[in-house]
Amino acid sequence: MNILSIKNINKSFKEKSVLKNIYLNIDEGEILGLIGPNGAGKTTIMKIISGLIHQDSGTIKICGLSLQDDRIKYLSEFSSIIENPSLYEMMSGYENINFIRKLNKVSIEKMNSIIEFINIGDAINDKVKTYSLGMKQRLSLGIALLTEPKLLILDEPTNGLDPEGVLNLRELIIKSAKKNKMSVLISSHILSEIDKICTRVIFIKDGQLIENEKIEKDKETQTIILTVNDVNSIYEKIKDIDIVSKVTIKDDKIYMYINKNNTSRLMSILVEKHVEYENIEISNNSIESIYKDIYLGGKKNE
Ligand SMILES: Nc1ncnc2c1ncn2[C@@H]1O[C@H](COP(=O)(O)OP(=O)(O)OP(=O)(O)O)[C@@H](O)[C@H]1O
Repeated sequence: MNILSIKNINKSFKEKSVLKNIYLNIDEGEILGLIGPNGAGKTTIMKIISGLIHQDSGTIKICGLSLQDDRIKYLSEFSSIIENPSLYEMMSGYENINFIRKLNKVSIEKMNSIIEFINIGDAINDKVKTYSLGMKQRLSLGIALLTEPKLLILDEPTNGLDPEGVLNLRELIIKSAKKNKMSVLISSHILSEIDKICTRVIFIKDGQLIENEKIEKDKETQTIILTVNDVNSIYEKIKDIDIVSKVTIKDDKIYMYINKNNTSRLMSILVEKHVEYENIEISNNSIESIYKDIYLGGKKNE
């Protein structure tokens, strides 16, 4: 079942185009990671979905509802934590969550089960100003879960957390998505984090989304990276090797994508073709290498 559907979203700030023709779908239970460097537009997408800023054009539906036509229902289908968790620092954790519970007419039993779930312990009765960032994130997550949203939007949730905080929050996000069949859209520039939490990953570059089916599809693929002196002449020698599915070039590096089973065969072909290189690196298609490919890769041979 489709939970979030974004069609052809565009957004500019003054003359600067930040989002261009964005299409995105999220299915029930999916944890989708949105990856991109600083300033790529991750927060802007999340703010638009959350109705905090308006797109210039395009449509967004959550569970088939639009913000324009079904405002109250639309807003009740998701929770978002964008930028820093917003909590009342002078109130206790309990007072914070109880306040939102009352506003949303959620039962005390439900709230208590969430307090247990976020595992803040007795500190729930302490003032939020005494909390660590990790505790604040967990409390915010608990508050976000009160209304049993179909979609949870988290903007860089592990930013600034210590390793234990990261582990705790990661576990909570995965557990709550499973338990409630909730979909999650989570942004980060910490690749290993996204790798561990998400069921699917999407990249944002120059205001456009790049779907990344490769991570799932190409578990069997490796990237061979050659550092060479004369990129163009080496490119001519290797561009038609049939076991290489794609070649990209960036500066003095040539990236060749091949099936893992063909690595030793490729090595022999390189010798046969007198391909000379300064350095050779073999990289698996982890998120990290795909990130390098998208943000640092160049010319494509497809
Ligand atoms: N209110 C605004 N007015 C003008 N420009 C803005 C505004 N909000 C965002 N931008 C610009 O839009 C671009 C995308 O910003 P955004 O915050 O969405 O990026 P991001 O991917 O979330 O980055 P980060 O990882 O640093 O949070 C940036 O160039 C930013 O300067």
